[in-house]
Formats: sequence, C-alpha cells, structure tokens
Amino acid sequence: MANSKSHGATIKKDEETGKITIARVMHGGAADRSGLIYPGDEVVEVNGLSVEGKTPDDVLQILKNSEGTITFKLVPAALGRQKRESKVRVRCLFNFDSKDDPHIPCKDAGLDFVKGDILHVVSQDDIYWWQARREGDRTMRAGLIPSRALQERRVLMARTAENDNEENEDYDREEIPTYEEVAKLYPRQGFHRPIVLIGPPGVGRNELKRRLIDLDPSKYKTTIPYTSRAQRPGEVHGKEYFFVSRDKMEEDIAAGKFLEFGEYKGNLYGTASENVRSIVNAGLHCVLNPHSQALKMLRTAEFKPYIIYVKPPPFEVLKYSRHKAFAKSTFDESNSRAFNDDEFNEILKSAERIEFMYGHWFDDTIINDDLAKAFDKLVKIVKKVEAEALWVPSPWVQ
Ligand SMILES: Nc1ncnc2c1ncn2[C@@H]1O[C@H](COP(=O)(O)OP(=O)(O)OP(=O)(O)O)[C@@H](O)[C@H]1O
Repeated sequence: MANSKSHGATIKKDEETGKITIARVMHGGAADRSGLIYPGDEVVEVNGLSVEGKTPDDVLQILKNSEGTITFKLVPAALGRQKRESKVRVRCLFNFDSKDDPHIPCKDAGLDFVKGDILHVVSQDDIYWWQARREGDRTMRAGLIPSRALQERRVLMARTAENDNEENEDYDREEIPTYEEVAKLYPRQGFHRPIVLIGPPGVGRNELKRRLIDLDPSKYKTTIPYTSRAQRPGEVHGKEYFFVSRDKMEEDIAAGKFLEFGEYKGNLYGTASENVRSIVNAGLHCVLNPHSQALKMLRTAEFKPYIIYVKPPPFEVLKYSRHKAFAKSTFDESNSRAFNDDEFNEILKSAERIEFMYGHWFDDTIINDDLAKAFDKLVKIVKKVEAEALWVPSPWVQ
C-alpha cells in the first residue's frame, strides 16, 4: 500500500485480480475534496500512463515525478459511493506514535496523539484503521489511528507475551484502555462535579484539599467518614464521624456501599458513596482525596467527578521542598519526624503505579513541587470546572 501526503488517498494491489485500487480516501484531503475518488475504485491510468502490471510503489514513483495537475483514469467501484462523516468524539486512553508503528498502512498518514487528547473520529469504516481529526481542527486532513479492535488486540498480544516471561500483577486491570466516547457536559445550576484528588499517599493531597476548603468553607465540603469506634465525650455524631455499630458497617461494606474502608486499632473507618451523595445533592462542592481504587466506584454518571492527579516532582525536588517546609512524614504514626529517603522513593514508586493503573481517567495533573503554585493551579482548575463545558464520557450527558 502507498500514500501520497498531498493527494490524501492510499492505493493497494488487489491480491486476486492484481489490479491497483484505491484503498482509502482521507477525509478532508485533496482526493476527498475532489468528490470523484472513492475506496474500491480501480486505477487504470495516471497522467495517461497505464498502471497495468505495476506495483503500488511504481505508481507512487509516477506520482512523485509528476508536476502540476494529475489526472487519474478510474473504473468506479460498484459500492461505497456515499460519504458520511461520523460525529463520534473520543478521549484517547493510550499514546500513539505513527512513526513507531510497523503496521500503519502509510506512515505519513498517521495522526499521533497522547493519552487524554480529544479526537473527532470521522470514519470507522475500516476495521483496523479509523480516520480522525484533532477536535476543533476543521481544516486539517484526517489521519489514521488504530481502531479500537486493533488496539485491543495489540494490548492483549503484548500482555500474553509478557505474561509468558513473568507474572505481572498489574494485569488485573479489567478493561483495556483504548478510546472512550465523550460529549460536552455544560455547567448546570445546583450541581457541582466533585473534585477528586488522586495521588500517592504523602504527596500532599490532604494539604491541597484543606486549603481549598479554607478558601470558602460554606461552599467546599469534604466527606465525614463512618466509624465503628465508640463515640468519645465531646464528639458530635455527623461532625468528626458518623458513629455506627460494627455489624452495620460490616453489612454495608459487604453490600458494596463503601468507596474505601480500613481497620485501625480494632475499629473500622470508611467513606460511603452516601457521604458524597449528600454533599452533591445539597448543591455543594465536594472535595475528596480517596485511595485511587475508590475511582472505580466514584467515576459514574451520578457523580461525574473531575479527577485531578497530584503528581510528585522528581526525587531531588520532592526532598528539598518537603525539608524546606519542615513537612512531617505521613508514614510515621506519631507524625513527629520528617520524611526519609525511602519514603520519598515509596511516594515516587506508588505514583508510577497509580499513573499506570488510572492515568487514563485523569482530567488534569498538578505537579506538587512548590505548594503555593500547586494550590494556585488547583484553584484555577476548580474555577474552570465550575464555568466551562468539558468533555466527559458520553453516557454522563443524557
Ligand atoms: N509542595 C509541598 N511542599 C512542601 N511540603 C508539602 C508540599 N505538599 C505537601 N506538603 C506537606 O507534606 C505533608 C504531607 O502532605 P499531606 O498530608 O497533604 O499528604 P497526603 O497525600 O494527603 O498524604 P496521606 O494520604 O498519607 O495523608 C504535609 O505536612 C504537607 O504540609
């Protein structure tokens, strides 16, 4: 198969008949705009030269040597003359670099993207290679991207190969991240998307959450956890905790009502979906910093969370900034000493794992190097979420 960037079409040799045919026409390219060339058309002549018995490379050579107007003599294919552009928008959940792809039909027709990019898929006609354009770019010729089916197959094959070599526990991840269909969610009165800070323990999510709530405590709220611990004198039910019996809490955990839970000194502690629901339904802004596993239950059409990844800076910056601020280690139960090197390394290692497992769900990333700057970025993001229409999974907009 071959392609010429300026012509916006690819050709191939039909295995059975040996004829040169149009393989695909890139949406928005010159061939497409001519309205005369369609996939399946047989190429008979190029600039008056017969292509009979020639290879696609020979034909490309003729095209390369041609100047000015190029004429094709084609035998139209019987089918496939309707042109329709699909309206599908997707969020890419993996990185694609066409130069590194050994199987792309034409390297210069690829559309590169990184995780999180929003693309307009204009054609899904080919089972392996879709055509897409960067969202908002109407003038650009469409480019080739791997179809969902192709990407799934590739990931499964890579996993099988790796699993043959060694056990890899990370492959308990259920779905294969390929593309997620998205639509724009417009801000609406009385509903505020929960702001969810995800990151490795110790990176500073609590600190950022606390600062945001301090900005306007009547507006920003966090959840009040449940506990099976006995209520102490002076504690108010619904202020520090909701106090419940151990039996009730175990029953609710088994029923899948908890986003996260744990046991500490013989007592259960946990946050339930209901804790989030009550804040959201009261028309308030919920701010959360749960364990990343809680994302599976939080990322629903009901809550429509905005997920911000709080990322640690490189080791040296992490160490310097925390020591300069006399930050106390969150790994130390008494919270009385500084973080040590092992803990900084632990933060970085756990960050890598979280990125690998949940990176495709992050709506934004804040690198927590300088605390004031990181907080500033958080405030900007929160304002954006309150005011702008943003891409969300399409089932959330119905
Ligand atoms: N950018 C920063 N520079 C210096 N110190 C910071 C920075 N960010 C956070 N800290 C400090 O690091 C410590 C740990 O932060 P915090 O308790 O918010 O972490 P966390 O991610 O919520 O951890 P955990 O989930 O384990 O509670 C706190 O003392 C906090 O003030």
